[in-house]
Amino acid sequence: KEVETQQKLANVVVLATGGTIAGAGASAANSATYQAAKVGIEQLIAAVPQLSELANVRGEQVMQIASESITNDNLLQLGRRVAELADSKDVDGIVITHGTDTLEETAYFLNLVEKTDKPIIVVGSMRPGTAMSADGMLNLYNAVAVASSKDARGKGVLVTMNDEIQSGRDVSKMINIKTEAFKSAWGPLGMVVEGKSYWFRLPSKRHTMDSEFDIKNIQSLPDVEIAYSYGNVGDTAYKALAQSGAKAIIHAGTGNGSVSSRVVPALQALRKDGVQIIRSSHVNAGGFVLRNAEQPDDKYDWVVAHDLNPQKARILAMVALTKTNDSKELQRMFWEY
Ligand SMILES: NC(=O)C[C@H](N)C(=O)O
Repeated sequence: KEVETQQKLANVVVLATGGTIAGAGASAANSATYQAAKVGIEQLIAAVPQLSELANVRGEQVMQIASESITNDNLLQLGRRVAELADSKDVDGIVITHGTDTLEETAYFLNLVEKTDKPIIVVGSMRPGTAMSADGMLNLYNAVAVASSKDARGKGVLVTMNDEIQSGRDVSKMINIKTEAFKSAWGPLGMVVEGKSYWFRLPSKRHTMDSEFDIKNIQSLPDVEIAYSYGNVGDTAYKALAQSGAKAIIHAGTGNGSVSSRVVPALQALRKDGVQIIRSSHVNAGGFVLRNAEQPDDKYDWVVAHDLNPQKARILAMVALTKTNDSKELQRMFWEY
């Protein structure tokens, strides 16, 4: 009987990378003071015995870090392991446990470069497992539930936090002190309740199977950096980033990706020197940058990041630059992905 149930259940691999979901604090009252990336994957899986009712689950510790310290090499390492597993006949779905600080970047990266329609779910928690009302167990349970469901196939990389199923492209950490931390300007794709998924909408941007990018063809990622804008900003950071070798600079602009008159000449000059200038917005609830509105992008040969926040724009720019350095092509990619 047991063998029969195992055969019916999906095979899900949980790739652990660290974060608060693997965090531990000194007391149950420590919801915010703790060390991230302490608990190993076997212990995380063992803490939720109900996972075995959803899927045949096995874990792999890919790395053990707090996600603010993730590097491009870490992204590539994780991306390659996901691709290997996705190619394997006995894997039906993949879950990645991840710190929440850069979870949205990793989820978007995988969404761009994994050529599979198998569910890939990225999940984290806002409280360590040692805290009262820790959210990691349920988030992980929900991630495995979605990863083992046939309905989740072909929907791109997904994020399950706070009972919602979000698109890895759209979702962003909006607040760092609530368990309701992850939001998308365009709303969640669905809900997961007691292990069952309920879907409401589909992503319309290109992803995974429909993407022109493939992790198997990416050897390294180019240097793309972000400069933040605010009142009284100067051009020092932009120039320094270019000097240190940035191939593209994401302008984390105010409002509609607007650029201070004190910064415009430097960005014009950097573009002439071959650096790609990509205008994004750091507006909290979701920026939306329009081409040629705040700045004459056609004239300056700049790119706009559409609705991608600066950190997501950095991910797409790195991946796009592995294929082209043509600003028109980059702009097409920013509209399509
Ligand atoms: N909630 C978290 O996971 C935050 C942690 N600093 C991390 O990203 O690893």
